[in-house]
Amino acid sequence: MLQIDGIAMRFKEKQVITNASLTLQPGEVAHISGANGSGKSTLFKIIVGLLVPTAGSVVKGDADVFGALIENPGFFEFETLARNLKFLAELRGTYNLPWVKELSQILRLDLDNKDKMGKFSVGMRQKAGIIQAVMEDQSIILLDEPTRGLDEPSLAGFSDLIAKLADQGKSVLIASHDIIPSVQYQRMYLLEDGLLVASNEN
Ligand SMILES: Nc1ncnc2c1ncn2[C@@H]1O[C@H](COP(=O)(O)OP(=O)(O)OP(=O)(O)O)[C@@H](O)[C@H]1O
Repeated sequence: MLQIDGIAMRFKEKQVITNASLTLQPGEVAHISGANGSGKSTLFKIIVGLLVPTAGSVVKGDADVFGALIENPGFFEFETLARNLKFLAELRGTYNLPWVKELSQILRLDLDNKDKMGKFSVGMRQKAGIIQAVMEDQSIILLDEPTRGLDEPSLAGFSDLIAKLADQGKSVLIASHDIIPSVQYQRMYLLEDGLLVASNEN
């Protein structure tokens, strides 16, 4: 469960977010749309604790763990995909190879690719970023522009993955300019002029 209440954020004299509140239950998938610079990434950074808001609160369940893809995910550029994912998950002792293999198949990313990640395309990196956000059984998943650079078959895989995560009881929050077709959202929000408002575009 995720509950954010009355979030406001100001950078010096620039008020980016005035009031953002939302609640996300287990198994719920929500979407936040908003123009470039409307504050979507800022809100995600506040939710995961990378930024401290000017006002408001973020509450999650004690057992909840965040998984996030925000802006450009960091990887060891001179290592392969498989070694990067293994290293990241082993930091917390959560490496689950069968699940990582399944995720790679769903998103059409070759886990056996011997290239260093520095050579990966935008879409390939994005897929790797999605995998790291969900591979450790994280219960609250935040994906910022997750489909950037994904081709059509991979987009279909992405929506299958979101449905699977929801079935597993994960809470998923996706931010993007456009609504990603074929993903089933329970809640839709628009971040505009600093306010997060429920929208009914779906
Ligand atoms: N650390 C920071 N210091 C000052 N201003 C910032 C900082 N981070 C973000 N901003 C400003 O906050 C506003 C919102 O940025 P943010 O990246 O959250 O928007 P966004 O909705 O994610 O945009 P996009 O769709 O282009 O990714 C922008 O005007 C940005 O310049």
